[in-house]
Amino acid sequence: MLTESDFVVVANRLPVDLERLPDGTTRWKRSPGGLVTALEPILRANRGAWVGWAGVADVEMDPFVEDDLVLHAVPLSADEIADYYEGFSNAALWPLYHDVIVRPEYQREWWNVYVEVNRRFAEAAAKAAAEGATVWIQDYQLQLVPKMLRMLRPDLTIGFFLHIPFPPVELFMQMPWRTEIVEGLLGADLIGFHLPGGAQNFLYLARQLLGHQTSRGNVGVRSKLGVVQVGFRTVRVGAFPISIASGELDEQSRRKSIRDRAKAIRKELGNPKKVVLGVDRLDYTKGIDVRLDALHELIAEKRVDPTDTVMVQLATPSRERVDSYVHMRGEIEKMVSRINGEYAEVGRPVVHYIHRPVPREELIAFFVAADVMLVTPLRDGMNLVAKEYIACRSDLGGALVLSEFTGAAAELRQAFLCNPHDLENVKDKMEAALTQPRDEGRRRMRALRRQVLTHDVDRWARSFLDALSHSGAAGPALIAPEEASEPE
Ligand SMILES: O=P(O)(O)OC[C@H]1O[C@H](O[C@H]2O[C@H](CO)[C@@H](O)[C@H](O)[C@H]2O)[C@H](O)[C@@H](O)[C@@H]1O
Ligand SMILES: Nc1ccn([C@@H]2O[C@H](COP(=O)(O)OP(=O)(O)O)[C@@H](O)[C@H]2O)c(=O)n1
Repeated sequence: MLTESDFVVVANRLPVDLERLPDGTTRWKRSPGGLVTALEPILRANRGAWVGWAGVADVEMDPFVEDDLVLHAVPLSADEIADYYEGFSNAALWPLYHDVIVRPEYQREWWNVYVEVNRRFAEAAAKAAAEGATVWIQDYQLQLVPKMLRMLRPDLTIGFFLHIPFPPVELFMQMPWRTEIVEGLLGADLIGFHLPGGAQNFLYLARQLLGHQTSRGNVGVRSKLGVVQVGFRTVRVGAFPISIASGELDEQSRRKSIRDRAKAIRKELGNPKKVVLGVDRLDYTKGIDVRLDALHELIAEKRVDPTDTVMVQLATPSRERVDSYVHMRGEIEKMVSRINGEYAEVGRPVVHYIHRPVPREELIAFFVAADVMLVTPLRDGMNLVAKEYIACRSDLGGALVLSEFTGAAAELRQAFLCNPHDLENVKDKMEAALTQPRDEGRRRMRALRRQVLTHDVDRWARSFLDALSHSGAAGPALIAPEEASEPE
């Protein structure tokens, strides 16, 4: 029997997914996405516990230790995966919080299962946590857990962090269960967002929707926390932009084996003058279609020469049973075929498209090999890929084209920032990145690296957890709902 832990992370997924192989055996593999990339090193360093789903249906197992981490698997049935994960989380909340890029579907049955599954996560967290422990709940799949856990275990210190954007108030108000969600989050002592805008949207809702008193003034980055007074409890609200283990990645990317592999990749691609790279989960928020459109038009306008420029798109499979993802995959694969059909030669594709997970070392070699990195989401909470690319460029080579609609754009100001809704703008920025003078590139990359190497994931976690540990301290003056004005 494993002991209870003083520090517990609760997330939809465990850091590893259980894979069932055709011969009936199983193995653990790394889970997809930036949340796991960010949290895993912190939790290992703190010898904490992680409560989450194992990625496949009906996994019931006792808590177990893996590399110093205690893992508590929360079982989900196939129906629950369909209603809680694919349904309410990824066909209602995900599109709603990403500016309704596709239309959210609000189904009562999905909501009922979301409530049930959130309760199961709260119960699992209550079991895993020692008396007076700190529990850090992650992301949109678990927004009701803070309140449920507080009711089960009032002794705990509870933090919540949202990894995706918190939407503008007018959009959030679509949600039929908006009150329940805001109340659920307010069970935490500290609620973190990537950007001050998200925190301010939330404060406005707490005031206008639930009638709580809230603090005045703007929320800062890792400073000037907002406050919501919930009865006798004070809930703090702040902006804590997430990051990566940049020092470690910098060190890995300098290894000879990685440098050699990067050279070999370029050779395998036919030693083109320019290698352009995209790395994403295959998700409609990521703007993979935007960059393919832009490349297509640049070639058609003879601004890019398909005989000396090659694009590689690494796309990890994601949420493959959700309709909007099935549709988008078809569209992207058509676009890749169309570009290759029009401009490739036999044995020399213009776009190389890989729809499989890529091993970590191979991914780092691709970052080192790429002249231009394309990060063009229509909306993204942060986007760790942009930061990973920069951390891998100790040679000061390469260029980053980055959508203004990512959280990362608030920090990475020396990237080629683009508006993914304006195709001409994306094309101009891609062309500028492909043709930038060497010295300008080095200057931009040096500045970007300074930001990423000094703001790593440890700093993110420390700033959040420090604020959480001080959550009992006296807060700023409050305003009542009737005094409230619109959020900026
Ligand atoms: O678990 P999945 O459904 O396979 O999705 C993977 C993760 O995607 C999302 O990641 C977000 O978190 C990143 C780190 O903060 C951030 O950089 C990115 O912008 C977000 O999209 C999702 O929020 C996670 O819960 C998923 O595990
Ligand atoms: N083909 C791919 C694509 C992404 N990834 C990783 O998945 C994470 C994506 O995080 P992110 O913050 O950019 O975006 P989300 O997928 O979390 O929305 C990064 O750590 C990538 O390196 C990968 O390992 N292989």
